[in-house]
Amino acid sequence: MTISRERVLQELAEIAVPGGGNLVSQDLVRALSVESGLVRFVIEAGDAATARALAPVEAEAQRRLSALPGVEKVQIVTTAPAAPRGAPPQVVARSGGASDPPSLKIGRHPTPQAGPAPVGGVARIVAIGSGKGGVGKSTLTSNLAVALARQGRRVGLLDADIYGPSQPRMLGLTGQRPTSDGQMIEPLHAHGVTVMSLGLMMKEGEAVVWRGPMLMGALQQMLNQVKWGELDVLLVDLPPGTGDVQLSLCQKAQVTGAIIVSTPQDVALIDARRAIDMFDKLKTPVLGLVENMSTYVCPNCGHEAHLFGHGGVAAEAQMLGLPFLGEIPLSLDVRLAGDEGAPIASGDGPVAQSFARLAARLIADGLA
Ligand SMILES: Nc1ncnc2c1ncn2[C@@H]1O[C@H](COP(=O)(O)OP(=O)(O)OP(=O)(O)O)[C@@H](O)[C@H]1O
Repeated sequence: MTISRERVLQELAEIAVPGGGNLVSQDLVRALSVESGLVRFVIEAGDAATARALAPVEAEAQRRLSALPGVEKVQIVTTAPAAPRGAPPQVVARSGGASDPPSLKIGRHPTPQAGPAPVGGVARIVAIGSGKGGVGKSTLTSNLAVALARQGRRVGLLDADIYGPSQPRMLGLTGQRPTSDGQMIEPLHAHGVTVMSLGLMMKEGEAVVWRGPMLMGALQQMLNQVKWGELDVLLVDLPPGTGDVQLSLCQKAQVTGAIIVSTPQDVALIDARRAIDMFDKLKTPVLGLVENMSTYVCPNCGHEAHLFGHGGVAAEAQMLGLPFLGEIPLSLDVRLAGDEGAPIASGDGPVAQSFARLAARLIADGLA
């Protein structure tokens, strides 16, 4: 027997909270997820003191839900935003190790919206996806952004990879925080690119409990409450796979299309096919495929090797009738540059040229 979401909410509505009402009537439950006996949610308090006062409520919810038939495990996290609700706008230092997220309350319920909407000032939104993790999607996004900026395009990069936000590190923004006046977020800037990362708005460890509506609300805020300015293209670095973020983005924003990154191995390609299917279902055009970690050129002897095979992505693109947009070689320098926060595309070597070619192709195709 499995438990339903409605039954969980019914139980939570029985639990009184200090000050009157119950967990549900006071709208304290966020990101409720009920999946095969595992119940997870966040109790979101207005401030830290209220969160502490809610400890017995959390314990009672834990006890009551655990006792319900069909519930195997209950995970509850009680959180409070950085600033109390209704507090005057608070500006967080732009840099210098500020560790708290900006004061804008993020992860609210989504605002009703008729359908996918454009983002003011942003001409195109291009999602960068992959079926499988670790194929170099974030590396490609940061380098492509830099390559496009070097070719005179006005580029934004939204890091929506909530489970492993890596753009701040790859772009040399570690330790910096965006600022907020409580209404709008001032994004960061690096290598000619306007940058915002969902990860920078969250407290550590928060992403794991985020689900459906909460993610959708947060993504909506990233699109509409960030001062992106006038952009030719906004690149969105998606988490790997086919989940809530992909769904939310395509439902809420008018996405021009998606680029799928894959390595040439069969397993990566199978996952890439799944990602393509998902975008098809969401009616988001797939703009083409890119092969990453294609060829390895030995820095000592110049010998070319194909560690993960070669040409698999081009063949797959042809089979699916999709454009093959380009290939990026496997090179230790790509990783080192990413780790140092100076994307390789900001230099002049052969890999930078691969990214420049990819950027030029997108511009020529009217996609950036
Ligand atoms: N062309 C390349 N040559 C060498 N190393 C690369 C290349 N592309 C990516 N990498 C390295 O591979 C690792 C994974 O890359 P990256 O984080 O971009 O992948 P991802 O697909 O975004 O992963 P995740 O699933 O974590 O989102 C990183 O250490 C990165 O530096």
